[in-house]
Amino acid sequence: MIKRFLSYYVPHKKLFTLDFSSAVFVALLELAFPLAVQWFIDSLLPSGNWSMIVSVSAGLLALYIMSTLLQFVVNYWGHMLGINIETDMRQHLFTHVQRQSFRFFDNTKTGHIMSRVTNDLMDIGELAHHGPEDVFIAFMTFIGAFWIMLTINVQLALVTIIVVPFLIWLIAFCNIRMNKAWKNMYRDIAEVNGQVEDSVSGVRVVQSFTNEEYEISRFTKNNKRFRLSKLAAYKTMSFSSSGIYMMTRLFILIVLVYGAWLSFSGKLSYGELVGFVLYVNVLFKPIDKISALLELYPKGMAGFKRFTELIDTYPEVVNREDAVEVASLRGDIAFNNVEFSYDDSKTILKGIDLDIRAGETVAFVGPSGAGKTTICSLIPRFYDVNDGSISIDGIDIRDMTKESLRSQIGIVQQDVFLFTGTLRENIAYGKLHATEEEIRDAAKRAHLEDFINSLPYGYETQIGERGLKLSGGQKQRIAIARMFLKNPPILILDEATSALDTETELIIQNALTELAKDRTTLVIAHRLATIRNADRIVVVTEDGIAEQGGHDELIERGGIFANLHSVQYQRT
Ligand SMILES: Nc1ncnc2c1ncn2[C@@H]1O[C@H](COP(=O)(O)OP(=O)(O)OP(=O)(O)O)[C@@H](O)[C@H]1O
Repeated sequence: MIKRFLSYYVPHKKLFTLDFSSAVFVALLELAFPLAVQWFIDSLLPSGNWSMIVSVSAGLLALYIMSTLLQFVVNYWGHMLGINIETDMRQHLFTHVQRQSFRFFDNTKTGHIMSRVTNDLMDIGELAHHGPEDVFIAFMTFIGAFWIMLTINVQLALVTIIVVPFLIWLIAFCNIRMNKAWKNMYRDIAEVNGQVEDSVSGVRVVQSFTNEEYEISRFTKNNKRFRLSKLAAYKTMSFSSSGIYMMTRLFILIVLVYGAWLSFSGKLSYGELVGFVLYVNVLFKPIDKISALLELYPKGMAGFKRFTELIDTYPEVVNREDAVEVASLRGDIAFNNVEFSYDDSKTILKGIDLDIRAGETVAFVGPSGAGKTTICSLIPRFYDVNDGSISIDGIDIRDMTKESLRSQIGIVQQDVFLFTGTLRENIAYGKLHATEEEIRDAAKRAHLEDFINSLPYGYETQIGERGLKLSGGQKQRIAIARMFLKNPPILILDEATSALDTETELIIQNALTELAKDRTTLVIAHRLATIRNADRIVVVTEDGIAEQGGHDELIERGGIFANLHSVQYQRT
């Protein structure tokens, strides 16, 4: 884990070297300072040479200024190093999450991903800044100070060192407890994030059910749990820092008393005693540093562990090594004995055989939950089949690169997802570098032009978060405009015409008919009237494909479709 953590330093070698060498220099100056004080008291003061005292003080001042400048470098550049590493990791994580397969998003809470991208990475950044540098400097100053203390007075140095194992034990003990406490705290903040994400994005549903109080009480519970775990973490932290504080001060007192006694018996000069007390401070400073690091280390490492867990989740749908780029497909789709399940609990599709000719419009109908959407999700490889195969133009879709396959398929989802931004940006999502003319043409063909022209800001109108300032019909027309821009040979329309008034439905139906022209089109529809003109209707039930054929042919056959048709007809 540590090796992996350190690998993130590689692109920032120069910055690290600069920061690290400045830190070493600062530490060396710190080690030299008590020696200078000792020499000042023992040699310079008794000489009574005032001009020498002034020149030595001027020299010390120069050293101080240099040390201050270096402190700035250590502080600022050190933080820059941490921030750079944090930024790289965030980029890595976001890129990785974007490439995950659908199953990953089915099973991962958005709030947890948010926590990892924000809170976790901030702690990791701090650790990246302080970690290796502080450990090295701490060891260097500790060994350096102890060695100099031995040269001053062996007995006093040995007495000092006795306390170190106690301190180490205290630190190790606190470290274990803190590790656990931070882990709990992060688990609980991820829950809080998850709930905020859920309740805020679903606030319209919450308010329509007047369930605000319920959401607030759920949040209160999570928030309280987080408060308790954070309090527990800080209690452990406070216990550890006070323990360390108490031990270090107690020891300075012991050194002072023992040093005074050695001084009375003529074994230690005043300068040496002052120097020694100063060295005790220098000796304990690394321990303070390490204890601060121990507060940071478990937090940062717990975050880094969660970071690596995410990074190590490999996308399930990947390109084969010899996968081919398909430049343009005709759109002949074949399902060969396809079997599929989302998880081990239930097989959703079994023995699906289906041939769709290029340019054909095929409508999927059947009871809710039968697997119509699932069949269509398998074509762009949102999920891979468990058994059997799907091919387009005779090529197994697993032998094509995922990107080139998906570039040939356009999907108008049941629930159109729009991004915060302008109408133009949302239409252009179908072709990122589309020209102004292409965008206008797509809007026109999707019957959006009149609506856009009626807006004061036209294409530059902000549509609100997820397009909340638009009606359902307008959103669907944007989705259709995107498809005109993308211009794929294969089209999947997932209940694109549901929940609209008759006039809007007619407009959209016309747009869709134009969109479907010369493309292989798969329509998932519940409202049977809208698929009257499909070339073929495929009836999907839990047992697989129950029947297929033309509209009138199926009605005449008097099977499931005829039944569904008569039920809907009676209803309307
Ligand atoms: N992401 C998923 N993870 C696990 N199970 C799923 C997932 N999506 C769908 N299912 C299950 O798979 C089955 C088929 O769902 P699918 O959405 O394909 O049906 P459908 O025929 O399109 O239904 P509807 O007409 O209601 O949209 C259902 O039992 C559903 O619960």
